[in-house]
Amino acid sequence: MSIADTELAPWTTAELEERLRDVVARRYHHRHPFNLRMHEGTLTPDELRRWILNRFHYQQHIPIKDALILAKLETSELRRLWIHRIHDHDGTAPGEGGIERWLRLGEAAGLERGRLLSGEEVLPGVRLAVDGYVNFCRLRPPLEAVASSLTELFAPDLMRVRIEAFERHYPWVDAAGLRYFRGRISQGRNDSQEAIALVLDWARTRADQERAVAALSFKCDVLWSLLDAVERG
Ligand SMILES: O=C(O)c1cc(C(=O)O)c2c(n1)C(=O)C(=O)c1cc(C(=O)O)[nH]c1-2
Repeated sequence: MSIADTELAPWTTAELEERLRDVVARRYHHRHPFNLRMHEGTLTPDELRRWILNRFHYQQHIPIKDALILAKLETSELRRLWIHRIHDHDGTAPGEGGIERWLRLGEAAGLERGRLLSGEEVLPGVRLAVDGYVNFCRLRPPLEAVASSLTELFAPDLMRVRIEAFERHYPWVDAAGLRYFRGRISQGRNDSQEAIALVLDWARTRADQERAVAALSFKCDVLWSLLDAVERG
């Protein structure tokens, strides 16, 4: 029987939220061995730079996937709600926004911005993981595309741990470079609150609720695969 055929009673809103949070708690990349090593302080400078360079590929594609989601939203109210994500990453003027801040993180770690912008050194597995996420948001309905962003439920906590880890273990990274992570604490909290409200509102049947949980699982796989590729180098 496919998910679409299930006629089980829907979960309550509280049950659905618990299931979504449980997926992230169990499968988010905060548990990946490479992330654990980053936070313990055992990455070499080359490994940390490899992560920054490859994660830039993910960062660059976030506003592209958000534009694909925006194009599926059918009311002004919803598009107004979503559009700030593109501004958060691209800024509203040159020299602003999350992508620029990530480039500065790279510079703070000794990576010239041209190396990040060229994309030449991006690992094949990272390209595949990021393509997988962008195409998922391109092809799936709004419920699943929005649910896949819910890994951000955990991102603010992760950012706090990461900032502390960088300050303690990687003092050779100029502190100004950490501005990206600081900004994501409130952005991630705001994004995930907006997105979970939509998912809880839209997913009324059990089949839709299961699709939302599966979308979030898929996104955890994307982030996990990205770190697998970076770890292998
Ligand atoms: O560094 C991280 O661990 C991390 C994770 C995630 C995430 O959970 O997808 C995002 C970000 N950072 C991030 O900076 C970001 O802008 C972002 C946007 C999204 C999304 O799916 O819409 N996730 C994330």
